[in-house]
Amino acid sequence: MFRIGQGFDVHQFAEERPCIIGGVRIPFEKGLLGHSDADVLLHTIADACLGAIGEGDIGKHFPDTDAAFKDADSEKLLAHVWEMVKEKGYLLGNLDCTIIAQAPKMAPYIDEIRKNVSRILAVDPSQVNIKATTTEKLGFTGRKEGIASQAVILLRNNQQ
Ligand SMILES: Nc1ccn([C@@H]2O[C@H](COP(=O)(O)O)[C@@H](O)[C@H]2O)c(=O)n1
Ligand SMILES: C[C@@]1(CO)OP(=O)(O)OP(=O)(O)OC[C@H]1O
Repeated sequence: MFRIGQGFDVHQFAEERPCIIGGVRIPFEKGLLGHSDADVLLHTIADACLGAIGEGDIGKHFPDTDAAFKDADSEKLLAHVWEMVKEKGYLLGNLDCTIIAQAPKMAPYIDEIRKNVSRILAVDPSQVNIKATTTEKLGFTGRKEGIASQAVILLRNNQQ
């Protein structure tokens, strides 16, 4: 049996915050604002996983009103979600992600992010694709007010 999930997340830029995307710290003049470390890509992937297994979203499992998740390491949140996926008997088919950002330039970090996401999920990097696009200076991403991210995931049942 196959299950598909999609995720979408946005975090705004803020001064004096780290810019962590896919668990990789990106050198940039601003960082991303959030209750956690605001890793927009890992949140997107977690939401895609939760969608695929019919378990709601990241805010349901890690509320931003809970002090336990203040400055949370999003790698740990995704790892927890991935355990839920595996407990339900699913394996990764493939994961495809798009980072939507006018800046920073993501190309130099894409391989590292791909490896890092593959490590967190304990899958082969060939099962994970990470890409980036600008919005041609249009909209909030185009004005460099924040970053958006999208992901689609395909899971397959490990019994078949
Ligand atoms: N933050 C970004 C955005 C885009 N890229 C790379 O540039 C290519 C062209 O972007 P367009 O928005 O003009 O399609 C894109 O395919 C990415 O490879 C990037 O590295 N960082
Ligand atoms: C991850 C959580 C929890 O720390 O906080 P944020 O960093 O604000 O991220 P968001 O994408 O709004 O999702 C859910 C939150 O509950």
